[in-house]
Amino acid sequence: MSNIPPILLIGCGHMGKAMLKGWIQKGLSPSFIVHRHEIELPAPHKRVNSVHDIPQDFKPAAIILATKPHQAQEIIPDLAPWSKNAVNISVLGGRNLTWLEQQFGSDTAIVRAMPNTPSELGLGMTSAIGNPIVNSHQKELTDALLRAIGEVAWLQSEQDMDVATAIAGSGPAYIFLLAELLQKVGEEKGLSKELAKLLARQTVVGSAALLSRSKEESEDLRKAVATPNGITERAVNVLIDRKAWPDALSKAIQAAADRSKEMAS
Ligand SMILES: NC(=O)C1=CN([C@@H]2O[C@H](COP(=O)(O)OP(=O)(O)OC[C@H]3O[C@@H](n4cnc5c(N)ncnc54)[C@H](OP(=O)(O)O)[C@@H]3O)[C@@H](O)[C@H]2O)C=CC1
Ligand SMILES: O=C(O)[C@@H]1CCC=N1
Repeated sequence: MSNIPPILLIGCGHMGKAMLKGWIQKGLSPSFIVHRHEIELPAPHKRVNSVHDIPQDFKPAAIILATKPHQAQEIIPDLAPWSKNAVNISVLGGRNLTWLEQQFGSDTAIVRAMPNTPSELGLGMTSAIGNPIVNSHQKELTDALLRAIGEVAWLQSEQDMDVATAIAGSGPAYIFLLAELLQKVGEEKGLSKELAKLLARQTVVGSAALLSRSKEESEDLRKAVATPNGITERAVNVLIDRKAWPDALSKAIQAAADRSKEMAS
């Protein structure tokens, strides 16, 4: 997509800004951003403080709603002059299509999307599902916008969104936690903070890059490191024990998916 029709972005915090940066990097720029704080971005954009400052004659083809879930309910009714003729893309955690239709109206085109922060680099992963009002043109526009900042998975069933959120929406936090813990353990085992940080960060970065460029399964890449009866195998045997990472990750994903479900409305 070399150009985009008028787009309205509501809320430019961690997720909204990551998407905006991803679009700007691709040469796409939303027409209006509603955000109540000054933001520095490397490209020209029109920012207004409030929904009430959006010109009435502005006709966005898509509205991206990226406030915190609890902040959205107040804003949505005020979006009525623009939302009826646009595809409304919500990235609100948990809030389901039923809830969104209750707020926007069931005659409004709505896509429930769950991106993640690597979108900032065009390396995002977004799961998405639309309501029946979304027409093919609006689905194409949504797909193009989301694909500009990474991969897109259109879900067949909305039920999958909670686990998709737990794996990919929240997922970057687990990877950063891994980097954090590798550094911490390195320090505990006597490495300087500087060395432990370098080793941990560059290992996560390099492994992710290798995974992204390789056609091999992640399991095979893992096995390529672990020489039989060698050094890595000892550590992998500890981690792969059912009671270690498999159980911990399964519990963590379930906890996040349960929370997503709780936040449906
Ligand atoms: N962070 C992430 O990795 C991901 C987040 N999400 C979802 O994205 C949404 C945003 O999350 P996140 O970016 O982390 O949260 P943030 O709090 O960082 O961003 C939300 C922003 O919206 C602004 N905002 C809220 N109400 C208004 C308003 N009426 N007018 C103008 N600006 C407003 C907030 O301003 P103020 O600070 O003044 O309240 C804030 O800056 C959430 O619904 C979350 O579930 C989805 C995927 C991943
Ligand atoms: O933690 C949250 O609620 C949001 C949704 C997924 C990532 N951040």
